[in-house]
Amino acid sequence: MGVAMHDAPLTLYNSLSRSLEPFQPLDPAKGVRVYSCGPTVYNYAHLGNLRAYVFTDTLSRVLRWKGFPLTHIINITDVGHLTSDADAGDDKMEAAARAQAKSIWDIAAHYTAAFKQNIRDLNIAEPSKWSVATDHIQQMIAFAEKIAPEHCYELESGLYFDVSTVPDYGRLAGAADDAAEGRIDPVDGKRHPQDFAIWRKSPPGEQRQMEWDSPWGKGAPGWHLECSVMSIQYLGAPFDIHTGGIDHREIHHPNEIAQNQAYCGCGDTGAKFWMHNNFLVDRQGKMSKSKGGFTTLQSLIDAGVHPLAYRLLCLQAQYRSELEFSADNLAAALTRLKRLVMTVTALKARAEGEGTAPAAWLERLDAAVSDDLNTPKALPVLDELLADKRTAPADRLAALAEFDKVLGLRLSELTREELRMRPKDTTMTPEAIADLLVERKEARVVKDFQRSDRIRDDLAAAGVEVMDGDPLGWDWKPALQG
Ligand SMILES: Nc1ncnc2c1ncn2[C@@H]1O[C@H](COP(=O)(O)OP(=O)(O)OP(=O)(O)O)[C@@H](O)[C@H]1O
Ligand SMILES: [Zn+2]
Repeated sequence: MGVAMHDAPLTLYNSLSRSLEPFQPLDPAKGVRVYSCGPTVYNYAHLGNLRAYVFTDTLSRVLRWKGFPLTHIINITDVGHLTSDADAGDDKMEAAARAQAKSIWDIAAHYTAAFKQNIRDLNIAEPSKWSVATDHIQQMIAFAEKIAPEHCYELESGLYFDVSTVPDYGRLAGAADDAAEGRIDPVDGKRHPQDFAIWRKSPPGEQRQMEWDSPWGKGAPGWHLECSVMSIQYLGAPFDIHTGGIDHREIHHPNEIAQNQAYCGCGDTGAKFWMHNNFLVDRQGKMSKSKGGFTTLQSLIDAGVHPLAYRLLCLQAQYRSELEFSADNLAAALTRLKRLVMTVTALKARAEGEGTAPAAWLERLDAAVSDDLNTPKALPVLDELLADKRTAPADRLAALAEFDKVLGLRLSELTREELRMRPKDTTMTPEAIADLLVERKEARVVKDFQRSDRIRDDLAAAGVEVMDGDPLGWDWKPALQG
């Protein structure tokens, strides 16, 4: 299928201009070059973190589907991210290693593997490269050495970037962000509150698990430095798109931009587009690792919820709007996913031969996602397509395969059986659940409601919620705690 079919003009929101802009690759010969800030691997990713990667995956899928060759880098931050996004506190990795009495390398390996499992479960396409921060220390030192003479000064605690040496510092954050100002921590001797460490020296007499020799003494790179170095190393400067969560718009990305300007010796920010996903929030506000009590993807899977139900939940919101996470919203997304899978299963039974995706449906999909990745607009188009009696079932399935490429929901392959996941801590086998449901039906036929209620309660105690009269014909679902 040619590129020509998906040629609606692509418009993306650029946080730099705070407006929608037409997207064109900077250098078509190089394809589209995208860098996404990756996870700090000191703990499991929570659902909010994963929303950031469903967003970047949607971006990658749309770009590829529209015919752009793509180079996508996601980093793994295994050093340098302090408990505050600015300069105060402990290294998150060092703190986790101490708390768990493990080496940092073990902590990083464990949580990196868990993160990559999340990525597979959410059907997020692998990036061209996972770039691991600690594999790039020498490049970080070289970068810092290049910018230090004109842009940095040394204090006892490290090498600091002087933000007054670059034009227009903080333009990305927007001047009026008092909340971000409040989060910048005072460090003795800093020339400006926004100055930040690009190299942190190990305190005298203290040995850190992760430290390297440098012209400024033993120490570790700053978190902001890592992303500037790895993005430019793999993508060149300027590259096309830099992504991250909206929290990064305030400190991390303005600091990356300052370093990039210093490195290139120009006003250029390093990337043409800076894109940010909004937060996943729950009743306590932004879901956050540091706050504790967050929800992991694995805990949904353990409760019997298929991970693609979470992907669907994400796609129901445009990436720039805040998304509320609750047991009800998740349950509704799971029901919607089941409904879609049952519709597709029924279509497959009626489809004859190979179909052809009708151009009109692909144009509507293209129009929705080319409008700043408007997935909530694409989902109803999908519903309409599946229900469209004027299109032959095989043709509807062919168009569905294209929706799958873009939305990543695997609807062409998912089966009802795959969606029937048992809660992990239930001791019941699927056969035992099925037997009890039959027994309960029999009890109801003979109006033995005491027995039927007891069976329902036994199942509930095992995390299985009985569904009477479900319009989709589903007889049970995982009982979600809200
Ligand atoms: N609640 C959230 N909703 C959406 N994106 C988020 C949320 N919390 C963090 N992110 C994004 O997740 C990505 C990975 O972040 P990272 O692993 O560094 O998180 P963190 O800062 O250690 O975690 P936290 O902010 O939860 O303490 C970043 O792009 C970040 O902006
Ligand atoms: Zn980053």
